[in-house]
Amino acid sequence: MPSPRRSVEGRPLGASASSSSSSSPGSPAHGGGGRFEFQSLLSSRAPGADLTCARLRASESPVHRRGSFPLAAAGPSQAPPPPLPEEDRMDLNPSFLGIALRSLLAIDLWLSKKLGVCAGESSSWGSVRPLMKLLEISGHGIPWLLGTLYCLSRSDSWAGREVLMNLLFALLLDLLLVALIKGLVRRRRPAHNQMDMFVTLSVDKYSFPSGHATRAALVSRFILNHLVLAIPLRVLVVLWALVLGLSRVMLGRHNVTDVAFGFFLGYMQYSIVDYCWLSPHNAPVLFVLWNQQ
Ligand SMILES: CC(C)=CCC/C(C)=C/COP(=O)(O)O
Repeated sequence: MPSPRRSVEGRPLGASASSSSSSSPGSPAHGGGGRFEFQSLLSSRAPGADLTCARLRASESPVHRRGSFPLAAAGPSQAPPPPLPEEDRMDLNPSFLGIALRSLLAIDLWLSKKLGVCAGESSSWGSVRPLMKLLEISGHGIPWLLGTLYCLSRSDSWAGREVLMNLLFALLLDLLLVALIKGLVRRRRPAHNQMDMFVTLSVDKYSFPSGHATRAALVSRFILNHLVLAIPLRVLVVLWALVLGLSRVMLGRHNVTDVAFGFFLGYMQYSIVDYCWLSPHNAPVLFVLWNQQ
């Protein structure tokens, strides 16, 4: 007795698994090498109809369409249909990564909404909103750019100028990278956000990543590495960065993942700045030009 799992005449496994004694591989009732499932569905019909129906069913079947059984229902003279691309199969078999990302996104939206307690004056923590907006200005690009330029103009030592020149480079790099990613990702800000921010660029209608979070991570790492500060002040710098990040979600400006990625990006940006550190040796033009002003 033939086993359903055995291959016959080089056909796919299961192709000869009919209980009917009249069925042989390649015969109409067998469906020309079709699957066992098609065969058992059609075994009571006339042989000619069986072949037609088997072809129809096989071509309509989503399983067949996905290319899992390329030889199903193909007649002896018919070439097997080409297997469909791998990505087509992913609709039916969502990857672990896809499920994980969707779940993360759902948790992100839920948590961000829960934490958006200062999103409006009437929100549960609405009275803290002015304080959060003050924090927002402390991490805004304009005060940091103007402050750095002012200190550069007042600096009278080469070492000080070198550090400030690199801080300026870091701030500009940050603005550029954040604008680029925001423009590419185009993730909308949370629905509960009120767009009442102090001076924004056009890409700032998008939320991923948080520019305040990147700046907070970048600047605090920069300060910790290039300023000699007492421990309490170093702790304060780290706290400022963390609270600034949290305030973005509390104000309803961002989702949690915007801020988390912002911290990561800002941290990495500092590594880039450190790697490309500008000095009078590798960028003499910059320093000479600045000196002439
Ligand atoms: C106009 C300049 C020089 C910078 C814009 C700074 C800004 C408004 C960033 C947006 O931050 P979030 O992405 O955290 O909302």
